[in-house]
Amino acid sequence: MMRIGVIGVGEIGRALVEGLCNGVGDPPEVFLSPRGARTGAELAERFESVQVCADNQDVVDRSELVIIAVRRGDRQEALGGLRVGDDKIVVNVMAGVRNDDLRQSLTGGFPLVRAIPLPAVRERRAVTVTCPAHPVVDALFGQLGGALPVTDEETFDVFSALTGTLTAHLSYLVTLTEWAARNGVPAGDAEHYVRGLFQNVGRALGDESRSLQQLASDHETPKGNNERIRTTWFNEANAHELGKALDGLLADLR
Ligand SMILES: NC(=O)C1=CN([C@@H]2O[C@H](COP(=O)(O)OP(=O)(O)OC[C@H]3O[C@@H](n4cnc5c(N)ncnc54)[C@H](OP(=O)(O)O)[C@@H]3O)[C@@H](O)[C@H]2O)C=CC1
Repeated sequence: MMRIGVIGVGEIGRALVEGLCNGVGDPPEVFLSPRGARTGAELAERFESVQVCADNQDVVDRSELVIIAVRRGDRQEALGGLRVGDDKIVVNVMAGVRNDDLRQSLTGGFPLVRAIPLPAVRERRAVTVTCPAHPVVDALFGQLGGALPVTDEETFDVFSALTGTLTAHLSYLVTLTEWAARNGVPAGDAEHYVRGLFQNVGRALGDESRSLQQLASDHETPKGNNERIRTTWFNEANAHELGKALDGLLADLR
């Protein structure tokens, strides 16, 4: 097991550490940056293999693989002046920061891999897109739910855009429960029911022997209620608008 450093111990840094250590028999040694002090202290208290370092250079020096998980605007302050040996591996999880940009803040010829870990790495249930492929980094994310390496950042950006659709999906579920409440269903019952409905759909998604198209038609009776809502609400114009919103996001990511 390698020594892993995390610079930026916020929401995603914490999820990564929990995924690597929680309930793991032989967890890696993890070295945390001192900022995000409360989260760092809590993780160090919870997991014996985790410790908080004196500064960001100390994180780099003690680690074989360093994950950069600060907010994009904090990267100069967090990384400026850091010396990274060529024997280290650096993983860049900052949204919107290309590997070439990051190379300007960190000098050295070390391998640099971009990744999109999602909070479900905490439960080791997220597939993480990486760019470019690297055997050590892909094995690390393999332990956290799976790695999906891509060869170029153009493709990586398309996956990044897809991650921007999660809260729209959740807001869709909120809209459904609010509609039910407006029609006399107690709000708690509506939410409980909608959660159950879509948890079952989520489980069905795990069955990759059926295509998404196939799953959709398996859930639909010809001329039935699902077909009615799909064709009257999620019609071609609506699908086109979603595509346009994604195109706009992708253009900004590039
Ligand atoms: N949240 C998510 O689901 C995902 C986030 N990301 C990316 O990960 C990065 C972090 O996101 P997220 O965890 O949500 O953000 P948070 O704001 O939760 O965490 C950022 C952390 O960075 C710390 N920090 C700020 N400056 C420094 C510094 N100079 N040295 C060390 N640490 C510093 C902050 O400390 P302090 O609290 O003291 O300010 C904070 O703990 C972002 O670039 C984001 O794009 C990528 C994939 C998913």
